[in-house]
Formats: sequence, structure tokens, C-alpha cells
Amino acid sequence: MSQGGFSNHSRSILGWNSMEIDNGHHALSLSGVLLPTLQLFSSIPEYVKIVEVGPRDGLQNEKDTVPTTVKIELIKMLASSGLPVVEATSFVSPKWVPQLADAKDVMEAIRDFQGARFPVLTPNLKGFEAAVAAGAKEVAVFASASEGFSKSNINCSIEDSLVRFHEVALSASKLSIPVRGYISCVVGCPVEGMVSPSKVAYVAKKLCDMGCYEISLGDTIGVGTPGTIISMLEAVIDVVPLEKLAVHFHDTYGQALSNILASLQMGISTVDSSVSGLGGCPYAKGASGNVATEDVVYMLNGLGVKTNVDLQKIMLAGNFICKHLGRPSGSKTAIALTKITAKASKL
Ligand SMILES: CC(C)(COP(=O)([O-])OP(=O)([O-])OC[C@H]1O[C@@H](n2cnc3c(N)ncnc32)[C@H](O)[C@@H]1OP(=O)([O-])[O-])[C@@H](O)C(=O)NCCC(=O)NCCSC(=O)C[C@@](C)(O)CC(=O)[O-]
Repeated sequence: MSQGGFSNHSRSILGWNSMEIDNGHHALSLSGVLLPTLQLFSSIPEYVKIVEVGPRDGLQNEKDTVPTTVKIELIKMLASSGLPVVEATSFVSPKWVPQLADAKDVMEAIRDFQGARFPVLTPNLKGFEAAVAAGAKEVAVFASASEGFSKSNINCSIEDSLVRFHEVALSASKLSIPVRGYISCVVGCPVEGMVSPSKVAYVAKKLCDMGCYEISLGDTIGVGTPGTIISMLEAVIDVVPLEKLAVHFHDTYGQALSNILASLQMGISTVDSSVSGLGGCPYAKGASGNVATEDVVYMLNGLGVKTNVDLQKIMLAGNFICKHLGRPSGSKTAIALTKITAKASKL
């Protein structure tokens, strides 16, 4: 029997992936087999905040214009799934990112929708002012750890970008608007190759000092592995408090979930992801989508980490946008559970 599009069989699959917490000690329960607590997981946070970036990062690279009404519906579905933060759009130049030229209309339609926070990207004061006028209550600035990417993405050097972001941060502070800071290319750059952890740490400290409440570390082209991610995080944690850090992984080499796990083991408790694994930066050729929200939630459920996110509702949002885009989901979890549901409904 199917409820809300999911069979009891797929519900029981979701149930496999659960962790029992007994007096604070973790024990994996898989098919009734209890495994002893793993020391390895002892530093993993009890709660992880997932920042959904699908409507912004996920859609910004789409060639065909996605109708504004579809974007709005997607944001509302995501916000209704328990996600605490849904990055809604970007107030950037429409010449640079035509797909998000409807930022004002999107923001105005969701500004009073309850359930999640809706930050938007603002590269400069012009974008910030437009975002605030449209009702944005939170913004994000986006820097790069590599000069080459900074120039190709926002047409200025890292230092010039920091000056612009400082202006945004000052204006935001006057209005009590929280500012998130992104850093792209924290491991590798499409223009310059490998990026040293010290460059990431330098930009992270600057963003922190100008008042960003959170710094999201982006592996823009998805080349990181736990080895390189851990070295990068160690450098950043030396200069920015751990609780201010978030990770943002693209899955080009299939490393995103392992990189997230390594980051959680280092104590990071904020993870960016994109419904159905949509995404990619228009100025980072070859980069594939972000890690899929469905896969992150499935893994965190399996670790017994709270997210307050309803996986089935995320999958419905994923089905909705993938149907619209006319392509299969990039989430392995969504594909697996959809197949199981389809099989079960034939029985
Ligand atoms: C930063 C600029 C604007 C500089 O672009 P520019 O051409 O150097 O800007 P400009 O100041 O010379 O202005 C040129 C034109 O843009 C207009 N303009 C200027 N600012 C704005 C604005 N805010 N909103 C709307 N219009 C704007 C301005 O008014 C002018 O209009 P014109 O006179 O030609 O008609 C441009 O390079 C840009 O918009 N870049 C955005 C690129 C982008 O959005 N990339 C993707 C997001 S970053 C990302 O995906 C990575 C991340 C965050 O996910 C993490 C990761 O994975 O790494």
C-alpha cells in the first residue's frame, strides 16, 4: 500500500537506515544486528544543519529558463520538508547568470513563507540593496581562495572582492541582516589547479573578521578527497572557530559523502547540499552537481544524526524539479527508493 507516494516496503528500507541511541552510546542496527559503538563516530555532532542550495546553486547553471512559478513551488516544497535553510536565489548580474534574472520575483513570492530561512547571494552593494528591497532577511557573499576563479566568477581580484564584501557586511550589520560567507575552490581551481590550505584560511579569517556568521567552504569542482579536505579544514580551524564552518561539496569524483563524513568527524555540523544533486557553477567548467540532499539525509539518518528533515518530502521535491527539467535524479537514494516503490506497487 502506498502513502504519500511511498510504499510500506520503501518505508521499511528507510527504517533499515536507523541508528539506536542508548544512553548516549551509539549502536548501529542493521537487520537486527547490533554493532558496538565505533570510536570513529564519537566526535560526530548529534544534530547537523543542512543548508539546501538547490534553488540557487542547483538551478543557476541550467540553460533553459526555469519558470519563476516552478522555482517558487520548489522552494516551498523544500521549506516544508523541515530544512532549516533554503538558499533561494542570487541578486547577481542577469548578464552573468541569466537563469536567476527573476530573483526579485522569487524573493517577493517567498518572503513571508514560514518554515525556513531564505538567504540569497549578493556579490556587491547593488545586489544587497536589491535583495533587501525584495524582502531578503539574510544574504551571502562569495569569495574564492584562488585568484583565477575570483576573476572568472566575479570579475575582480580576491582583495577587491573582500573590499566589496566588507561594504555589504557593514550595510547588513546596520540592518541586523546576517551575512554568510562562501569560499570557492578550497581544494582545487578550474583555472589554477591545486589551491593551498593557507590561501583558504586567509580568506576564511577575512570573512570571519568582517562579521560573517558562517563560512561555507566550497569544493567547487569536486576534486577533494578526505585527505585534502582534512588538511584544508585543519588550516581553517586554526583561524576560524569550528562552529562557524560549513562544508559545500560538489560530487564530480564521487567523493562528496566521504568528504562530509570526514568533516563531521572533525566536528563540522553544517552541510550544504542540493536536492537531486542539481548544480554546478557556470564559471567552473567540468564541475558536476552538489552532493544530493537525499543522500546526505540518508547517511545522517544512518548515523543517528538529527536533521529534522523528512526524506520523503525531499524526494517529492526532487521528483517535482527533475520532472520539470526532464532528467533523472542525481541522488542515488532517490533512485533506489523510487525503484523499490515502483516494484512494490506492481506486487
Ligand atoms: C559581480 C558581478 C556583478 C561583477 O560584474 P561586472 O561586469 O564586473 O560588474 P560591473 O560593476 O562592471 O557592472 C556591469 C553590469 O552589471 C550590473 N550589475 C552589477 N552588479 C549587479 C548586481 N548585483 N545585480 C544586478 N546587476 C548588477 C551593473 O549595473 C552593470 O549593468 P549595465 O550597466 O551593464 O546594464 C558579476 O561578475 C556577477 O554577477 N557574477 C556572479 C557570478 C555568479 O553568480 N556565480 C555563481 C555563484 S558562486 C558559486 O556558485 C559558488 C558557490 C557559492 O556555490 C560555492 C562553490 O561551490 O564554490
